[in-house]
Parts: sequence; C-alpha cells; structure tokens
Amino acid sequence: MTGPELESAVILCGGMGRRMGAEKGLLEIEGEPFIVRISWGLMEHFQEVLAVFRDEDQMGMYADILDPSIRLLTDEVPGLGPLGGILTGLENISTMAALFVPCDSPLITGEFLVNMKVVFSEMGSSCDVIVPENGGRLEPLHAVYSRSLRGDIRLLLSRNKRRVGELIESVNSCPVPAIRLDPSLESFRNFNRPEDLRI
Ligand SMILES: Nc1nc2c(ncn2[C@@H]2O[C@H](COP(=O)(O)OP(=O)(O)OP(=O)(O)O)[C@@H](O)[C@H]2O)c(=O)[nH]1
Ligand SMILES: [Mg+2]
Repeated sequence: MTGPELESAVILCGGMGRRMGAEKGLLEIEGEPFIVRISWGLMEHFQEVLAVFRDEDQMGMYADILDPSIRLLTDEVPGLGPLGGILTGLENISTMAALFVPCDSPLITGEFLVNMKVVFSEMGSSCDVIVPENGGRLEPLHAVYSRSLRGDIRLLLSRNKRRVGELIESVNSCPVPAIRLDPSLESFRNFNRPEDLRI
C-alpha cells in the first residue's frame, strides 16, 4: 500500500435494538456473540479497535466478552444515534481516520476489511468519508470517517440533525461500489428484526 494507512476501527454498538427487542451485539451466530465475531476480524487487520456504547450499564454487558485490547467507550452525548457514536469514536482514535462498523452486521468479511484499507490508502487523503454504495444506496455505517469531521458533526448535532446521510451529503464523500469491497455483500447484512435471524 502506498498512501496513508487505515489503522483504527470502531464498532458502533449503542443502539437500543427496539425492532429486534434484544441487545443486538450479544445475539449469537454459530455460538459466538455478534460483537465478538466482528471484533476478531477487526483485531486481525487494525492496530486499534474501539467500541462505543450508549452508557455504562450497556458497556458492562460487554466488558467480559471482548478482548482486553479493545477500548470500550460510552457516547459523549447519549441518545443521538449513530452520528453521536461516530463523533465519540473520532474523538478517541489516535489516528486521522477510522473504519466504523455496526455491531448488528456479524458477517463482515476479512476481504471487506482489507479492501477498505486498500481503498483508503489509494484515496484516503482526498476524501472525508469513504462510503460503500450498493445499487444507489449508501452504507454509512460501514464507512471510513476522517477525524477532521468532528466540527461538522458537532454542528449538525447542535442543529438536531442526526442523519448520517446529511453529513455525507455535506462533506467531500467518496462512494465506492460495495460489490468491489465484498462481492458476496454479506458484510452489509444487517440484523434489525427477529425475522432477519432466519438465515
Ligand atoms: N454509540 C452509538 N451507537 C448507536 C446509537 N444508535 C445506534 N447505534 C448503532 O448503530 C448501528 C445501527 O443502528 P440501528 O440498527 O439503525 O438502530 P438500533 O438502535 O440498534 O435498533 P432500533 O432500535 O431497532 O432502531 C447499530 O450498531 C447500533 O448499535 C447511539 O446512540 N450510539
Ligand atoms: Mg441496524
């Protein structure tokens, strides 16, 4: 790889899981909690891995199952949705950018992670966000965000604008075909409702 290296990854796990009616990161696939499965891949490919929860109570449910190398954080301002989690992640990474992934996509592949790193090395220096695009739909929770966006995010949140899409539309975002990052598209499978678990 020639350009900048992507060395930080953040798992967003502060959602309420209302539609699922369960703590989604703790749901199991092949006997392993979603978040643990996701974290193995991230630890293999990234120097630092963080996980952002909504509050201390929720964080406590995960503390014993995650590898001690993973930094556990709570939202700086809780209840703002994924954009709030992204802000907390960006405040705490030690590098210039991070890959963010949700804790309800347990099928994220190593190929996807490696390809995001390759794309970042190629175009990271000229993009605020690198976001997969699948059939015209963006995947903003499987995306790379630059630390330089903290001010933009604070401004949006202060105006009560919580859509990650609004951030992506207002900054220099670089879409990348999802199929090129993970030809199986399994990395983007998202478990939101009980019926999604029938796989
Ligand atoms: N840190 C943090 N993560 C969040 C927050 N809201 C959602 N997330 C995470 O963002 C990802 C996408 O969330 P969704 O699936 O859209 O929402 P959810 O809140 O988990 O589930 P619903 O309550 O059913 O909408 C999941 O990994 C969530 O854990 C938040 O306020 N803070
Ligand atoms: Mg979801």
